[in-house]
Amino acid sequence: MKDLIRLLKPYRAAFGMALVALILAAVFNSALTGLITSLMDNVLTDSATQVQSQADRLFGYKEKLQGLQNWLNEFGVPLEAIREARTDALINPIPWAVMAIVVFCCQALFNYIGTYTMGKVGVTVVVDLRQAMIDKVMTMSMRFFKEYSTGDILTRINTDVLRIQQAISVKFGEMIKEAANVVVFLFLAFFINWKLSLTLFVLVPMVGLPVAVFSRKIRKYSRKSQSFLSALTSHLKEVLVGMQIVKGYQKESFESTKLAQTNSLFFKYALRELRITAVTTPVMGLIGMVVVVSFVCYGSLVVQNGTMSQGDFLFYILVIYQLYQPIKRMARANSDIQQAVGVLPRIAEVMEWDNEIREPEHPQSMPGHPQVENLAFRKVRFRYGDQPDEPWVLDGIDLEVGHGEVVALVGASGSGKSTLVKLLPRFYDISDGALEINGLDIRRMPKAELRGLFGLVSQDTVLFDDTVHNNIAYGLKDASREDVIDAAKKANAHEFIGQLADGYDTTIGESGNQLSGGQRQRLSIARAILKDAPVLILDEATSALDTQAEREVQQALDTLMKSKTTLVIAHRLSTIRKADTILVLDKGRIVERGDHEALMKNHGVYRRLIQLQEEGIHAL
Ligand SMILES: Nc1ncnc2c1ncn2[C@@H]1O[C@H](COP(=O)(O)OP(=O)(O)OP(=O)(O)O)[C@@H](O)[C@H]1O
Repeated sequence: MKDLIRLLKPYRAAFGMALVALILAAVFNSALTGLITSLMDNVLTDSATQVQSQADRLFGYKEKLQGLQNWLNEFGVPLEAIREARTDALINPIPWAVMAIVVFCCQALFNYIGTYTMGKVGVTVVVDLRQAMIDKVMTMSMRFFKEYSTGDILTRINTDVLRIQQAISVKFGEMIKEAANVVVFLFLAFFINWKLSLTLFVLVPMVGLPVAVFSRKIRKYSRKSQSFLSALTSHLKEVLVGMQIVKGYQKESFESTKLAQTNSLFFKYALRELRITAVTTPVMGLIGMVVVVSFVCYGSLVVQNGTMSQGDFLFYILVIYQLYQPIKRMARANSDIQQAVGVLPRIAEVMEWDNEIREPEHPQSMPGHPQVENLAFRKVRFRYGDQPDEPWVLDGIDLEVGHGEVVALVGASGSGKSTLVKLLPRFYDISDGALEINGLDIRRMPKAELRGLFGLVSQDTVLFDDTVHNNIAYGLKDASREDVIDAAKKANAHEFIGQLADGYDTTIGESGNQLSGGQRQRLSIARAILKDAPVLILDEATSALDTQAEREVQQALDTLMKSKTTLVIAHRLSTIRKADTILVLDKGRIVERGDHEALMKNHGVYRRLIQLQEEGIHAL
């Protein structure tokens, strides 16, 4: 609860205003109830009965008001004369009507101000919280995305945050309104009989006990159901993205069954949550009933010994009942608030995640920026986890790459090629050794400057559901249409873009699914050409394109690599042959290095890999 209230801190002025408005609305609401009860006595009656009933009420509380009457008599106020004089007067309903309208308008106005302001605070908290989560997720290291699935992250940012909005916008307001009602009726109860009301105070904590137990359970089940919802979203997203494979392998019912299992686990915990929520109200009702029944027994005693009149006691019971209604509503609102409190740890987990790829405390600009003269791995070791018994994925990598050099990385699957290039833009930090550019350790450079040095072309082309222009100019705000067209021409993409319905303004669908594989690759190459970064990291696609598409992509890549320092994870013999240096990786170590001719003479791993490839077996 404290955490939920902490979220409101920046909006305390608006929240305070909403609270005051809601309390005033509750006060006017009870005044309205009072006015309606006085309708019978003061409006829908004749003058004599009205005065009689007023007088009865006034003089009825003899003990309480005796002092006031004496005091008024002493000052010569003719109470009895007033009583007589008004007996013949006609009833004028206008003052009551005006009063009723004024009170109602005040109640409605404060209700509007309170509800709207509280709702606005809720929406603002949620929008800010969601944005803070999005901003945080954007800065997360790749380790975070390995640990949390996409669906889980999406559920936390969307569904979990929505529960908080509901709690703040609606339920907090309800709580406050009902609390104000409780205060008003408590005051009345004390006014009528303070001794009896004190007894009530002893009994009220009895109500709090089950509320605390239920709250804990609701929080627990709410957390569980949300985590299964996350798993469901995550799995569903995978299935939707991979629908072609699911259909191709006829796995629709298999996936449906798997999804149904998670769905039923969600159902199980959502149902438990619902059961506890549903049981809260009757249990509270029962406790309320026990309280009322105890009062009746006690009342029987006080009426018999003459401490209270029957009428007073009945009125008191009514007040207590009125007191119990808002408490019941508060219990219901509390259930919803507890559900929101239940998801808070899931949000906190994201917000408090420690990003291990840190910005240096005293960043240093790279000497000679943006020219990359030298890129060096010095005894680099790396593993994904930090357990001491985990094997090294890269072990003792020593490598120097000069300006304009092309280095091809080859090796069996899982030998560490992709991992090696991921260390350069600090997607992961090395575990041991040093990684330098122009002699400066990359961990001392500002992250933005470091990442600006690399152009990435990966084998799974990453495109967004946006226009061709925006996909090529991704991240470059100032790129003009001419620049984009120029890059597209160099990437052999201009021609096919011209044939699209809206040319460069065509939206290409989620992940560019309205384009062919070769077209997607050429768009991502155009993007890298436009970025014009000094170092190129290329992950050559293993999937076969037809000869024409392959030739077009290859031409685009050649243009891209011109006069650039390039590290390429190479699968095509043509690329490997052109490389200045070929590094052969095996189980995280560089086992051979040199150019094609030299390595072929070696009769080692490289020669074997090439022979396997020539035999048509995919080995690189
Ligand atoms: N995010 C990760 N978390 C944990 N281990 C990983 C992760 N990514 C890769 N690995 C492991 O690190 C090792 C090297 O993987 P890497 O992707 O660098 O190999 P690769 O040579 O690029 O393989 P391929 O040619 O098949 O892409 C593998 O054993 C792999 O299981």
